Amino acid sequence: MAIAAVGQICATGSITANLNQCVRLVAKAALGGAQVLFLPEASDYIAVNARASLDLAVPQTSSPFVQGLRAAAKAHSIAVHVGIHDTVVGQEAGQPVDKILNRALYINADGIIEDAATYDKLHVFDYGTLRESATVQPGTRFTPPFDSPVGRIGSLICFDLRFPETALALAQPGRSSPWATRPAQIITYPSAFTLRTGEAHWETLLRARAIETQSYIVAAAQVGRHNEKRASYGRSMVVDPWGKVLLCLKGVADAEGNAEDGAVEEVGFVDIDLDELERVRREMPLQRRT
Ligand SMILES: O=C(O)CNC(=O)[C@H](CS)NC(=O)CCC(=O)C(=O)O
Repeated sequence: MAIAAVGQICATGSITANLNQCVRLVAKAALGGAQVLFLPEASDYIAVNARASLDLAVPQTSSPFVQGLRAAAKAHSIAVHVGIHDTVVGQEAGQPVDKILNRALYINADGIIEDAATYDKLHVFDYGTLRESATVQPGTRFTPPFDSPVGRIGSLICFDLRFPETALALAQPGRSSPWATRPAQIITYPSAFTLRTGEAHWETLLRARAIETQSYIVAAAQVGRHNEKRASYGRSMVVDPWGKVLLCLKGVADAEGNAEDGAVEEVGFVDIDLDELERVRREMPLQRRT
């Protein structure tokens, strides 16, 4: 058994304030004995509009948010999985950024970014007033499942949750998959779900992905009011390979998006039991025939 931690925050346009929230959660997660902390999508910032989101973006290699989180991971000797933004390369120096990547990073307990574990969100979310396609260039490939102290992780992000074939490709790969013998044991969905879609779909989708992939689903989410235009549903969740909800953090309490009990920064802990996962997969084999 190994302990994983899930951190929930409310990011704003202040990268420093967001980093401070995350660093406090790193310390708490380590103190609680976790070996990996999972943080939400867009932990570096959530901006008020598309222009502001592009203006806040910096290259990953020079991001103070990423540097700060790496230092915290190293200081507390805990791995951190986190959602950030990166700028799209190939632009002339001095030009404004015109596209960004919605990225998940894995920082190991030495504070090193494992490049082979970096994932760029494949599906961008256009719904209502949210037009992610205006700023985010979709990723183009899966990131093969990678090892961590709590199990092999398959990274997806938020809206990817609605595309079950992506989770299946990582956790129940067919025989011709490059990772056929190294399937994901944990699928992670760092998220910032809307209030409306969260209420209707969040738990059901997460539990469905757990049941059909026979995997742990770890979904660290943003919660509460980010700015006057935007709030997130919260209820960061961990589901076990049998579909049982092991952990659910606080959520929003009203239609304005205020967090329950004013809680906007929270960490929860779960035991990841890979023997249990192997038992579920052994007892009900879901070999793919198509
Ligand atoms: O804007 C940023 O910087 C970070 N990105 C997000 O918050 C993204 C795109 S707007 N949110 C989602 O994908 C929510 C999906 C969702 O709510 C659903 O599928 O129902």
